[in-house]
Order: sequence, then C-alpha cells, then structure tokens
Amino acid sequence: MPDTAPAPVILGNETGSFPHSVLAERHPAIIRQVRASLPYGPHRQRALDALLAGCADGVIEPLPADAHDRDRWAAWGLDTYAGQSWFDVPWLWSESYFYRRLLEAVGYFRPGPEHAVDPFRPVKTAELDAPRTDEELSALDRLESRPAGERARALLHGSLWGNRADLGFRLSAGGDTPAAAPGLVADDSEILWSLLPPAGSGTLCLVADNAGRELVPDLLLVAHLLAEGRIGRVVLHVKPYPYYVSDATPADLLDALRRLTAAPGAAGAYGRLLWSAVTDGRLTVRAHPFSCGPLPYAEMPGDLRAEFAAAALTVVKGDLNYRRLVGDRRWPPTTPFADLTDYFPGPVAALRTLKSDVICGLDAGTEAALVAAEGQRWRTAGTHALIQVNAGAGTGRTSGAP
Ligand SMILES: O=P(O)(O)OC[C@H]1O[C@](O)(CO)[C@@H](O)[C@@H]1O
Repeated sequence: MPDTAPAPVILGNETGSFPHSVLAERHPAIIRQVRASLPYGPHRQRALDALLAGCADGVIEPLPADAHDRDRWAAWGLDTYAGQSWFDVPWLWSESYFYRRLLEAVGYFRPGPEHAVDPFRPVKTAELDAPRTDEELSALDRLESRPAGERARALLHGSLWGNRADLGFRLSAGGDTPAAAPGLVADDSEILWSLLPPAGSGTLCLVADNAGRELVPDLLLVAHLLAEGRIGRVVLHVKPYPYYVSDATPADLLDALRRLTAAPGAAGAYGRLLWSAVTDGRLTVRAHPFSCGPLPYAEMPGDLRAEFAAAALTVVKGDLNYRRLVGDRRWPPTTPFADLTDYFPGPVAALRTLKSDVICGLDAGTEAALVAAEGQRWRTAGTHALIQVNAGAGTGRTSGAP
C-alpha cells in the first residue's frame, strides 16, 4: 500500500460501538446458543461458564500448556495479548481468539466424546435442510433457459447475497436476514468477468465464508464457471475448524455437496458436476491453518501466498475475509481498494455484504449518499453489498483495470 498511511486499528473498547457490542453481547449469546444446541456434560458446562464470565470483565487467558496449536497462537500474538482485556486488543484478534477458546471449552481438540464435534453443526444443518433452501435450489430450473451471460450474472449475485446468510450475524440482527437490499455500493463485476474469459483454463481460488445458504450458491457459481469453460480448476479454501458460528469447514462442504446432488432438476445436475470435479481433481479443498488466523492477509504465510499467486483470480467471500483482506482499520471510505490490496500476490476480488465498519473503495458521491440516507448504519446492517476487484494485485500496478 505505497502511499496510504495506516488508519487506526479497530478495537472493541468503545462502548456503544459495533465491535463492542459483538464482544459484550454477541459472544455471550453464542455461548448460550452452543449450550442449548448440544448436551455438554458438567465439565464442559463449567468451562463454558468460565468463558462466559471472562467475556464480560475478564482478561485474555493463554491456551493450556498442552494445546496442539500453542506455538502457532504465540506466533499470532497470544503472548503479547494474554492478560489484556478482550476489549483493548485488535477486534479482529479478540473475535478470532474467542472462537478458539470456545472450541477449547467444548473439548473440540481433546480426545474424548466431544472430539471434533462441531458445536455449530445443529444450526448449520437446520439451515441447509430448511424448505427455503429447496425453494432457492428450484429457482435454478428457471435460470437454465436464460442466456449464459444472464445466468453467470445471476449466479454471481447469488453467491454475493448468499453472504447475508450468516448465522452469527442473525443472532444480533433480530433473528432473520435483513430485508432485500437496495443494491451495490461498488460494482467491479465487468473487471471480474474479464479475468475469467470464455475458454479460460486458469485456476480460481475461492476463499469461502459461510456454510449452508452461502456455500451452496458459491458452489453453483463454481460449477457454472467450470461448465462454461471459464476456468480449468477451482481451489476452495475453507476453515480447518468451526469458526464465527457458520463458517464453512470441509465437513460442511460435504454436506452441501450431498444436498446438491440429492436435489431434483438443475441443482442436482450442478451437484453431480461438482462431485465429478472433486473426483477428477478439478475441484480441490484447502483448509489452511491461517484461514482461522487472527491476522490480516497481508501477513499470510509463504505457502498460501504461492497458491494465490498461481491463480487467475482469487475471490474472497464475506465480511470477515474482507476485513482481513484490506486490514481491519478505520480507513477513509474513499481509500482506493487497489492501494489496500496491492500486497496480494495475484488478481483478487471481494464479494461481500457489509456487516462491519471497515470499508474502502467508495467514490465520494456514493459515501455521501449513504451517510445522508442512513447515517453510519449502512456499514453494519447487512443490507448493502460490494464487488471490488484489483486485477493488478501482485504486479506492482495499483489500478483496478486489467
Ligand atoms: O460471515 P461474514 O460475512 O464473514 O460476517 C461475519 C461478521 O460478523 C461479525 O462477527 C460481526 O459483524 C464480524 O466480525 C464478521 O466480520
């Protein structure tokens, strides 16, 4: 980011701010939801009690000495932040560590009956099995007769707006997804398509966000791109363990694939295409530890950097990934997206509905209109979305143009 002075890092210590409400209200609500979803024994209940008490006024505790990932978290800053208030360290860091502590409390990484039991699985499967998912899948049949360009656009928008299906978000948004959206605050979709030309044989990296009703449309988009020959290969990056309630793990991907292949009509055909793409190696899955890391992508490790560098395009889905992509800071909203993503090793696109304060790449008129209509609520309400692309990332060019 050559000429862009770093903006202040977002912390959670301002009472009344959105980050503060996530730490003070949403995290306790998530703990309550987890204990209502699965019957944890007394030992786990006590650990959840301790985490709940610590969320309110405690300090960040280190991981147990025998935790398998203690060194990794030390490298990610735990030794610096342990002993400090959850509210006084970077918000991105404290949110991420909260999920690691939650998994510790429920014994996710420990030998025993709770080992690898996803505490969020009941809510994820309820969403995937909901009749609404059937309705969304059957809508695909109507799309089949439309021209390829129209189908592509619809599937891109399905993947984009699927990002509203975030279960953690709904815990504090009144129990349902926000009302239909007025539109995009930035739309670089033409540049995105130019990076995925017809007869393209390149690799698409898709950094997934939520499982269920977001992952399904992501998969449909990917299936379409493979079927139309716009890409030769897809690498789907998911989380190695449960995270931010609804983030997709490898198990969630299998659930989504099974859901699709069992569906009638066009959805089933897409599902079978994806199934064979997995079996013949055109669709591969990565669950890199850094995907659950508390740091911005600017600090990604070399192996991940090399993977993204080799892709024709990396599509980064969702709000959390956006925060990690541009840096979880109070950027002036007109800061160019390209300036903040130039460090990325190859062309990169963000598909995101706006659910936290971070924003960049707006033109001044758009920002002014949003503020005039809504104050600052547009930043967090989940009712706006964006498609931003930096086609020159990794080349030293700072423009969005290819
Ligand atoms: O599922 P998404 O789009 O990443 O959204 C999750 C978002 O929810 C929050 O937990 C609160 O907004 C953010 O921390 C995060 O950015």
